[in-house]
Amino acid sequence: MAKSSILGFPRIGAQRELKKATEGYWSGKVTAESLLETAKTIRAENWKTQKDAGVDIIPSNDFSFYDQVLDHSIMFNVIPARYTKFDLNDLDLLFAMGRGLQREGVDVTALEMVKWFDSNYHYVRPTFGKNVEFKLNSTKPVDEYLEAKAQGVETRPVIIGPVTYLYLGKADKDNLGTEPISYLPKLLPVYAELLKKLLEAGVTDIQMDEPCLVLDLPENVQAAFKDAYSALAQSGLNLHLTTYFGDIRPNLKAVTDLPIAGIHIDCVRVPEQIDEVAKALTDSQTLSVGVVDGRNIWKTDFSKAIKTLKTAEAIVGDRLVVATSSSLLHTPVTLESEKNLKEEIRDWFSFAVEKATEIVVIAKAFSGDSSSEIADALAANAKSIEARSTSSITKNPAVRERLAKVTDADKSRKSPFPERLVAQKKNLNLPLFPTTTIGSFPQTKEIRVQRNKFTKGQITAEEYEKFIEKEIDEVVKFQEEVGLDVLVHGEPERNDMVQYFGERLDGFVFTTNGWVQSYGSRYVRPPIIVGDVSRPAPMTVKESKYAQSITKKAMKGMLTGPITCLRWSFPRDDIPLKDQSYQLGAALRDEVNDLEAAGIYVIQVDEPAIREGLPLRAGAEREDYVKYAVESFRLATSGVQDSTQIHSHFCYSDLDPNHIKALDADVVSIEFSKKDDPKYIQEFAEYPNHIGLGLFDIHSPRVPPQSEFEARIAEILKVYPAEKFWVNPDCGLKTRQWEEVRQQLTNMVNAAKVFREKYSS
Ligand code: MET
Ligand SMILES: [Zn+2]
Repeated sequence: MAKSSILGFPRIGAQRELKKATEGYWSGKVTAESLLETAKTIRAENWKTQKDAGVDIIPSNDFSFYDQVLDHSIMFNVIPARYTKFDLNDLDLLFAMGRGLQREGVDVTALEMVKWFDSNYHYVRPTFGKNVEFKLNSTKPVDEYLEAKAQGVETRPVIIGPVTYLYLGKADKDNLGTEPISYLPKLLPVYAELLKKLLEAGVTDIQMDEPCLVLDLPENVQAAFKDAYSALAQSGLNLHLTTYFGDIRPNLKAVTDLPIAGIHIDCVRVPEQIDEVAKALTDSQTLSVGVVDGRNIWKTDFSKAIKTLKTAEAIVGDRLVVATSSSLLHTPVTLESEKNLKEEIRDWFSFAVEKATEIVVIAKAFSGDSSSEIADALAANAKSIEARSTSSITKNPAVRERLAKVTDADKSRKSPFPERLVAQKKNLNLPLFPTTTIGSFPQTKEIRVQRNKFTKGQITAEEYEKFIEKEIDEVVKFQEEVGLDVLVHGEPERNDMVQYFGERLDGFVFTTNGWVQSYGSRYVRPPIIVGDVSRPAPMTVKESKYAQSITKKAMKGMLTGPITCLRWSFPRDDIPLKDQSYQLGAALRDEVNDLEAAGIYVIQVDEPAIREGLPLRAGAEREDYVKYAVESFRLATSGVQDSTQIHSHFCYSDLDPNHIKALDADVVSIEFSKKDDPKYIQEFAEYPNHIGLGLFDIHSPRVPPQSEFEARIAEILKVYPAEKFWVNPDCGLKTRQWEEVRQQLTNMVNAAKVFREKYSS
């Protein structure tokens, strides 16, 4: 009988209990004791759910108060000295490293936080200071193993493998030039100590997460696997090397013939890797085949999963484990609380709790269980999969027809940039060093209160609209006072930059409780794309048009781009991402054209997620992504006249200037205030169109003095031509306070004026 295995379970609690407890602790309303108790309850609940479902291999040490990578750093004493000097208790140390801490006598910033592979989860980057001294600081995996055992649940502890741990880290400021992987010999004895403790506690098997195997790895990192696992195998424990989110074939050599018990691969993402990986195993190693998607919310197609398993079985025989593709951390907890979804659609979904049952049914069915219970489950699954594939909700013939007719000309502006620029200058009449913002202005409590009232039906649509107009009035007046050149309406009507559009497009649905951890206590509730996407009616024209009607200055229309809408939602798995991206591009094209028709001649299409969508490895898949990401953007923005100016905006990550160039936007703004690598500035200096390099950090309440803005502009101007220079912040201002924004923007605008003067005389 093939065993069923789950690689990790969401830890936020079915009702976001962890968020409430953690944030309560931060604000002093919840005691440490009560926070620990909440955590314990969540863990117990998770183990029970999986055990009751009949899962054979249940994980432990998948819980974290903030981030599992951060826990690991603390456990092995990878704690930069700036955090240890305050003598903080365990919880406070953890949170100080994760999110910074400012209170009497203590002022430390957080460690860097980065995206976990290509997911929307963020981890706290291991940061190795000059004096790092590895030692076993805590026994969290042992404690949680024993905790489960006391509850009658035998678990398999999840531990981040040494190679991935080091490879994902970086050297601290005082230690630049050190490659973290060089710490391997010093780190391994501490792993050995931990494994020994686990063995003593009764553990037999460990899940060793080594997802870095799906990346393009340098030679020395590949070579590290042999050293690492030869040493760790001495522990006497069965080590299960676990990978996810991609293809390990290019690194297969590195893990062949290691003294490990087995390998896990993600066969939802890359089923094609089964053959090669299975053949590379020794006669005693198991193959754990991930067939239940840990990254999306669709019900697993049982018959397809079983077929995949059969392919593996043909090579490895009964040395096969049936698993989730990755940890279920990336899916919401349970469908149980979704009362508002249409029953027909709800039947297509499966969240973590439901996936636990799926994995068991698949393992049993695959192993030939012919009980009526399993037969019924298979039949119900087949029916649901069939219903979705034939449902009219998923298909819109008009959308498909339209996309089939898209030509290259539709993805290309009428004239090249230099000609457009002439037309735009005439149309917009902007000064040198034009100033603008990225879209949102402070989302005040008042805005949230009114939005809530409106959603709950406590105020009418007219009342809400009046309120939004009043907000727009204030934002416009404010920008005129400050002296900005291209104004925005401030986005007061938007709860979230993707959800707002999802709610206005056909093809999306929303959950009421489908929260997924993004980082720390920040959870997101991604919209779900269930069908072909189209735009039944204008989405933003009313607000933009109103805003333009009350000012003589240019008003910038503000949209979220196709890739960002796609990446920050749960996408469909029944048609390629590429098709969904083009559908979004086409829907947005209608909006862009309608904005132009309504007299909006500057239109910004934000694509902050464009970088994170980049496939993890270089090669054909990545090239294909770049192509459709670029083309979808161009499809959205190429319907306008030369004289209409298209802006785009990017933040969050290092961009490849070549990808940005291919979008052919007239003006792009990028997050830039924290970048000080002259090479990076240089790369963007070669960007042919106009560009606004973000001049202040919108995450900080700090107000840079005018002189600082001037110094920064002067520095950029050393390599950057004045006639291409836009002046703007890093990103939207929605998380800031009004008073901060007033001072920040005033200083920014005044600095721009200084240069305008200089360059026009
Ligand atoms: C994460 S990018 C945000 C862009 C959006 N227009 C805003 O200003 O909030
Ligand atoms: Zn941004």
